[in-house]
Amino acid sequence: MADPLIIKICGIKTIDMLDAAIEAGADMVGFMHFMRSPRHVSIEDLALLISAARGKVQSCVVLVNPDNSCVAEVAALGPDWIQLHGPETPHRVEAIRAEAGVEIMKALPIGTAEDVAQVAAFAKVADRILLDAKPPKGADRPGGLGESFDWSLLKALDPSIPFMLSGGLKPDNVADAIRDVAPLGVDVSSGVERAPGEKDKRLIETFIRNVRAAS
Ligand SMILES: O=C(O)c1ccccc1NCC(=O)[C@H](O)[C@H](O)COP(=O)(O)O
Repeated sequence: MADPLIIKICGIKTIDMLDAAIEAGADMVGFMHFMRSPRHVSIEDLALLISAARGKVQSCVVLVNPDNSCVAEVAALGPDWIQLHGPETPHRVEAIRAEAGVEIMKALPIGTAEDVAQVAAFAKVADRILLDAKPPKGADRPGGLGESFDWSLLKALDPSIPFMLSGGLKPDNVADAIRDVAPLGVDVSSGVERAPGEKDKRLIETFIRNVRAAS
């Protein structure tokens, strides 16, 4: 039997929602550390959330083009993963991975065939790849926008590269995504919120139930 899909609930800000995601059966949770995000959490709150997650669910801190001091400060909190969600190059991903000493997930924006062609270079240096929608021009952040992308572009991806899928996933479309794309896992933020940054326990439960039913 195939391994169960990895489910990541991203943009958790509170212990209550962390507990709700764990109870509903999430495998990973994401904590944003990026000031322009409606899901931003401070270093102090990151410390509390990471320690509450330890041993119960994999924790992942999402950073956007971090400098070395930010990487060191976050890595010292002991998350399982750091997700790089900015314009980091393969060389920079490799350097951060060496510096942080935690697993690195590299998020890549997909909007064209050229974007798909870039994935292989990152797969060599990151522990995991997350494919997300390319933000529209002028967007104030590179992720968490609730927009999906044309999944058929992924037909051109080397099938030996495992990846997680994100971008506009929600309870109603996640089964189609799993069927069409066959990802290693799925990641959701806006699709389990009642307003930007406000997670909804029921939507988290429904999302996870629908993933499990489809896989
Ligand atoms: O969530 C944010 O606000 C965010 C801001 C800047 C960089 C990344 C961000 N989110 C990272 C994620 O992993 C999201 O889950 C992913 O982009 C999918 O988001 P959504 O389309 O809202 O489900």
